[in-house]
Amino acid sequence: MFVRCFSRVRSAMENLRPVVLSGPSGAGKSTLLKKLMGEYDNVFGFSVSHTTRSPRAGEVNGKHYHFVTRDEMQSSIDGGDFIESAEYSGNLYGTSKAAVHAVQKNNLICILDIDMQGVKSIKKTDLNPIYISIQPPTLQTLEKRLRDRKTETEESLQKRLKAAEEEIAFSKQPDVFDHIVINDKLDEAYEQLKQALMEEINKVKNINSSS
Ligand SMILES: Nc1ncnc2c1ncn2[C@@H]1O[C@H](COP(=O)(O)OP(=O)(O)OP(=O)(O)O)[C@@H](O)[C@H]1O
Ligand SMILES: Nc1nc2c(ncn2[C@@H]2O[C@H](COP(=O)(O)O)[C@@H](O)[C@H]2O)c(=O)[nH]1
Repeated sequence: MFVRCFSRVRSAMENLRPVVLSGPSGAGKSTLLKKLMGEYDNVFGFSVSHTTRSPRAGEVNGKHYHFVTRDEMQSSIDGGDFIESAEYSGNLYGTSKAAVHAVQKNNLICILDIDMQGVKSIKKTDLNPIYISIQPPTLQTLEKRLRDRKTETEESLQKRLKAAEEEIAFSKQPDVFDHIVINDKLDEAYEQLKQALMEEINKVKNINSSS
């Protein structure tokens, strides 16, 4: 009995699929993620990326990102420490092997918030995540959200809007994403996101109730 139960829990842990959240800057990935992690304590773990961009007000090193210099990041990439990395809007971003491992070793669903270049790279690995695209209702709404967020200069905002057009086109390619969530009304988008993740959430609940 104990052996059967233990092996069921172990296989559920091994089958926990990571989640890739992608979509244009300003679409609402972080907002939805914060809601999700607030509701589901000890179910999800955030893969803390590295970046060479400067921290925004309120961002904490090691929690939101590992903020590093380009030299530091490039030498880690060259040393093989990253699963994927990309140049985005003039800065380097990347997912380290350690960031994903840190989440998975605690039997949590690992969430990666990455751009479309990252999605393309992850597709070449054996990570086998659920791919979810968060999209704005329109490009105009996206621009308003980014302007209202007040994190960008005019130059970086224009770079992000240009990248957004590519991200939107990418999300429409067949078989790239398992789920596409249009983040118009936040509560409705959040319900759709939860629905997309319910199978994995239930796996963690089963693990926790059996252990
Ligand atoms: N459904 C929504 N309705 C109105 N405003 C929203 C909605 N979702 C998010 N926002 C706001 O839009 C802005 C951008 O959201 P957020 O920072 O979560 O985007 P993001 O996709 O994580 O962007 P980035 O990729 O740049 O980190 C924030 O100021 C947030 O409060
Ligand atoms: N390929 C990767 N993209 C990443 C990673 N971490 C974040 N991102 C994406 O960068 C943009 C901009 O993020 P911001 O925090 O500066 O607004 C956004 O699309 C993120 O999804 C990563 O590790 N790899």
